Amino acid sequence: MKELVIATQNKGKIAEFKQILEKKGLIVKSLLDYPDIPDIIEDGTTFSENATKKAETLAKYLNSSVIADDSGLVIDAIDGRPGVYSARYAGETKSDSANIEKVLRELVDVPSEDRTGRFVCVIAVARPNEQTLIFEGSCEGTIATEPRGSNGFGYDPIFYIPELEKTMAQLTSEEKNVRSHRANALKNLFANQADWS
Ligand SMILES: O=P(O)(O)OP(=O)(O)OP(=O)(O)OC[C@H]1O[C@@H](n2cnc3c(O)ncnc32)[C@H](O)[C@@H]1O
Ligand SMILES: [Mg+2]
Repeated sequence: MKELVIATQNKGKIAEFKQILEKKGLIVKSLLDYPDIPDIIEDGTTFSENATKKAETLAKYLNSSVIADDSGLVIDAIDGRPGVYSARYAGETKSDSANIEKVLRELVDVPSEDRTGRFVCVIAVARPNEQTLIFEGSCEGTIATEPRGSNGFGYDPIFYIPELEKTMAQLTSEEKNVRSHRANALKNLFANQADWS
């Protein structure tokens, strides 16, 4: 079976990649399988820059093909924040609950019709001696006024999907993984790069 290495330490992302990719007969590995690799500093100003850096760093180290996901929540009413800074929005500790509280505080006076936003995922495919490829996916929603649901990770409890009348954290993993920004980026990857390795 083919192995696919993802340059991420995020357990929520890893579970989602596994659920989507194992159905295609791929074995999914991640940075958790390579604990000796030093932290990859995400100092880019775009999802694409950070995804490229994560994928290329690990691809060089392993001398094989690697993909990386850089993603985040883009909220219109606050100029696209937290955006590329989503993981550490409320500080270096990377706390999901502190990040959510900060976003809700910033949106406290924003009326429901202006609370639009989207999750964005950029996947970089890095291969030794070849140009890195970039695939993007997004998922539209609105920002709830309080957290609801306990599935998923990150900002899922405040990301409301009007058509389903549920937050992303109230969806099952199957429901999330057919509509999420990550699922959509992977659809683009497989549409363009069926034999990705
Ligand atoms: O860099 P890696 O190791 O992949 O893990 P990370 O958590 O630092 O990942 P990012 O740098 O891409 O930051 C993405 C952040 O955006 C948020 N996020 C991304 N995808 C999400 C999702 O599907 N649901 C909820 N929040 C998400 C969440 O806060 C993530 O920590
Ligand atoms: Mg990160």
